[in-house]
Amino acid sequence: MVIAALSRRPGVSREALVAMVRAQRDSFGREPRPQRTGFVGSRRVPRGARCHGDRGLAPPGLGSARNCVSGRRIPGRMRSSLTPLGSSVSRDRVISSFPKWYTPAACLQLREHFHGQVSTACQRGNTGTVGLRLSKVVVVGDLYVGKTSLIHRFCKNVFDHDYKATIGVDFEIERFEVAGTPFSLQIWDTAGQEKFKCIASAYYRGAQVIITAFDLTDVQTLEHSRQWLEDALRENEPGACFVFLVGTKKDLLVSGARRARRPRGTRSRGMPAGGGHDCPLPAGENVKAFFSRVAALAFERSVLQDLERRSSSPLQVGGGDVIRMEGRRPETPDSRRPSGPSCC
Ligand SMILES: Nc1nc2c(ncn2[C@@H]2O[C@H](COP(=O)(O)OP(=O)(O)OP(=O)(O)O)[C@@H](O)[C@H]2O)c(=O)[nH]1
Repeated sequence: MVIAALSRRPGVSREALVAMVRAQRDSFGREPRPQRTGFVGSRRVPRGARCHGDRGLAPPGLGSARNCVSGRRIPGRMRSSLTPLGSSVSRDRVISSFPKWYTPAACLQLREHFHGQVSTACQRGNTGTVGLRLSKVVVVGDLYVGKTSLIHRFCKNVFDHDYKATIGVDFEIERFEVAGTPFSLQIWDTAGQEKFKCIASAYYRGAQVIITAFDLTDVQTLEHSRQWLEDALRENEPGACFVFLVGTKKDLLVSGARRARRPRGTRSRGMPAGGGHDCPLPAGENVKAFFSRVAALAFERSVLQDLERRSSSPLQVGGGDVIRMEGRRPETPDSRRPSGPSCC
């Protein structure tokens, strides 16, 4: 049904779509299917959370004009999830050299270049299905630390002073071109509120990258980040995820502005209610560089995994290999007839 719906998209071949659906399905691992009701995994709603259950929802990135989890209308977004098959990405999503770390003191990967095998594979266009897949990035952390703002700053280049709590989960798909190869990140925004944690944690599985966000003006959110990270790691294979710790709201430190007031009725695991709402618009400093590095690391690992999988695969269909069929052929009416001289 999904494929039928997709194949109505003009200019995209059915085979390419089938390959993409398979690649997406693989990349989602065993995570639960997105719900059709908004309460389980709906988008951020203003205080007093409304249910979006009446909205029609579709699987992620599969041609619908709505984000599957949120039910929110996002005209350009869904189109972008399919474009690895065709058009180019915007110039600021092109990554040709390995993006540098933020600070070497807090960095586990100090390499400055792509892995040799990855560079070679990219030069030869031998990156397998990496260009069709989505790498999953999960952003976790206490409520109100700025997870959604971080994602929206990068994906939409917007900043919203109004706090709207994330209910369950939401996601954005961001396309890149890394070393000449199309590549997409699926960035999952999770709810920081305790009552939604069980919903959000169902989406941790299959993450390639875990971003733990904390508020630089609230040390308790940093203390809690260890627990957030452990919870996310528990749902994934050991060593399978890149891990990042991101401090938000630096502008409040710099400007000395008072912390924004947390909405009434939300209980934080670490944030006491602050003073007035007096924050300067954050400049989004380092956000693009950060996500570029996330994309480059995720891409590199995806290519290496793809190369490894293909080299260990016994059968290579389409690469000139012969598949030998062992054993007797099943009997058919034709095969029961006496065989005379024939050519083939
Ligand atoms: N001044 C300033 N405010 C920020 C920054 N990042 C986020 N905020 C504000 O902090 C509040 C919370 O931000 P969100 O992005 O909604 O927080 P969240 O972590 O997604 O919250 P939950 O969805 O409840 O988990 C909002 O009012 C934002 O405008 C920042 O870098 N600087």
